[in-house]
Amino acid sequence: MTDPSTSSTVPRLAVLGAGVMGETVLAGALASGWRPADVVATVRRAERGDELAARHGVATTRDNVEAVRGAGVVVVAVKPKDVAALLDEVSGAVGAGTVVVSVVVGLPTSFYEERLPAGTAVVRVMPNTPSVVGAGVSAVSRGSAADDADVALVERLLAATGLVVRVAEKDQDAVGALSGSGPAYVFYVIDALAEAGVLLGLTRATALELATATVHGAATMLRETGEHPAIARERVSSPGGTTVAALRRLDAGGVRAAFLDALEAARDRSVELAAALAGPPAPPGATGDEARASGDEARGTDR
Ligand SMILES: NC(=O)C1=CN([C@@H]2O[C@H](COP(=O)(O)OP(=O)(O)OC[C@H]3O[C@@H](n4cnc5c(N)ncnc54)[C@H](OP(=O)(O)O)[C@@H]3O)[C@@H](O)[C@H]2O)C=CC1
Ligand SMILES: O=C(O)[C@@H]1CCC=N1
Repeated sequence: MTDPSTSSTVPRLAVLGAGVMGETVLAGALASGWRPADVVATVRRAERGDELAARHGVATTRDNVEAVRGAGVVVVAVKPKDVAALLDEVSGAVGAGTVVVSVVVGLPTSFYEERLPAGTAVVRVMPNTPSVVGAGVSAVSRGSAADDADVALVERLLAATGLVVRVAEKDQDAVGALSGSGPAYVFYVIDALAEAGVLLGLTRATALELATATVHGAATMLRETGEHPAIARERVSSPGGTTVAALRRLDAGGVRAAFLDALEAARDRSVELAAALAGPPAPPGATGDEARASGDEARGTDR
């Protein structure tokens, strides 16, 4: 039998919920060798479908079941609160041998396995948005029925999006807090640096260009030299100079502790989202709306 992770042909791909992350995975698949004709994306709004079709040349539909039928890889990219209803809807169309990929924060592979046909291979991925420019990082872990070939297929799907690492599933909440949400922290830092440059009299355009290039350069330097960031920081800090005067203020402002608190908060939110949605699958016959309503009640939030 052909191993789909290495075959020159690729299994048909269905991306369910092509929002920010779904589109990123879809674009990555196209860059990794999937042809537009091999890909279908599902949407809730027709205009979003038109946008994706125009941008990527893929088929789009509002019918998740139709998209899943015949797909060899199904990527679930809706928000956590929408996953249970979506799985209830498509479960009957998931074929033997189909690999189901979740990019959803918080939800464990067991959540999918409980709602899909027995033996369905589930692979959990935590990607991040720089994947859209091939500079992302995705952490991959397998469910109980996924084998090496399934994981290799998912790695192939993500190959053009950047770095792909394998992690134990127990670490995925921490990974989501660090690299999943991480681009937002870095954008926040770049924005703050640029604003500080404006305070010092630079034009906004110059300040933003300098801030962005500095973060890019510093990260590239660490990647290429393998140097520890603390050592790299010391080498910028001349004795009695300007940098150490600035770093003292960052320490006084509790910036390092704020990062530790921030990542704990993101990790805790991931655990909380999954706990609120945990529980037995909806009984057969329950409508998607009923399943959604019970999830919304459990959560008490719109996430
Ligand atoms: N954004 C990020 O940086 C990251 C996100 N993720 C995960 O990716 C998932 C999606 O997040 P994100 O892309 O940011 O959110 P988006 O809201 O951009 O994407 C979700 C999309 O799913 C669509 N959708 C919802 N329900 C259905 C349905 N039943 N059928 C078809 N489409 C549906 C929504 O449609 P509509 O537009 O009409 O609401 C929306 O376009 C989340 O689970 C998140 O945890 C993971 C890592 C990083
Ligand atoms: O904010 C979120 O919930 C998603 C998951 C990781 C990044 N964005």
